[in-house]
Amino acid sequence: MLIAGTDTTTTVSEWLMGAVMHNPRVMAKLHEELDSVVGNTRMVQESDLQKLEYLQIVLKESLRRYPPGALLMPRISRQAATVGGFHVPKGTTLLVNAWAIGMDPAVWENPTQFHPERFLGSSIDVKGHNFELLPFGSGRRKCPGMGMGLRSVELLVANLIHGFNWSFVPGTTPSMEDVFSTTAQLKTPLQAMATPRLPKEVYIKV
Ligand code: HEM
Repeated sequence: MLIAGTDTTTTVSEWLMGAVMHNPRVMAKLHEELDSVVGNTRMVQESDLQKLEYLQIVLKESLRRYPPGALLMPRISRQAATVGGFHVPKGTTLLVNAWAIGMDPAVWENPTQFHPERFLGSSIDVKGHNFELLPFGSGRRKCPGMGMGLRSVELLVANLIHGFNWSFVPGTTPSMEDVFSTTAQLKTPLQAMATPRLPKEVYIKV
């Protein structure tokens, strides 16, 4: 439970920050939204999150492009079935590759591109009802910590982005290449420098 809840939340936050730092246009739009919804006199509170609509689609795009649980938990077929032309005998162990579904060009236009606006006007969410996007799995064994995970990541990254301008550490080679461990991790951990962007009283209050 501890690993499922902490490793995933920090990993999603690291992937999202890396993706946004590689996309200054997206970072600028997030700053614009945070300045308008939260203003520059305080940090972000949980009650602000539902108003941060651009942040919500940035998180969806990050979970599509960089799901930490690339492979869902194994399932066993309770009866024989034919799926996509393949015969699956009863009792087969099945692994669903959520990463590959999120990167399928038959489902997603330009899947390698990080483009949050693809979710504008789309009803696809991450809750396991839309099989195009399964970062929390689906069905009875889907992630029971989804609500907490989403809120934790949103609050953390909203405050990091609202409170600071971010740049890569000079001399490092930032990359979004992944490596698979218990979760899909950045091969080179993100190294970033933060510069305050709000009046200093805001940080003293925290
Ligand atoms: C953004 C953060 C998170 C992501 C992306 C995530 C993702 C996942 C995924 C993909 C699964 C497998 C679901 C399936 O096979 O259908 C899972 C299972 C699980 N997650 Fe999460 N998770 C997150 C946060 C959390 C948190 C905060 C908790 C607990 C506080 C948690 C607890 C669990 C547990 C206990 C399972 C196993 C459920 C079972 O086998 O029945 N997760 N998670």
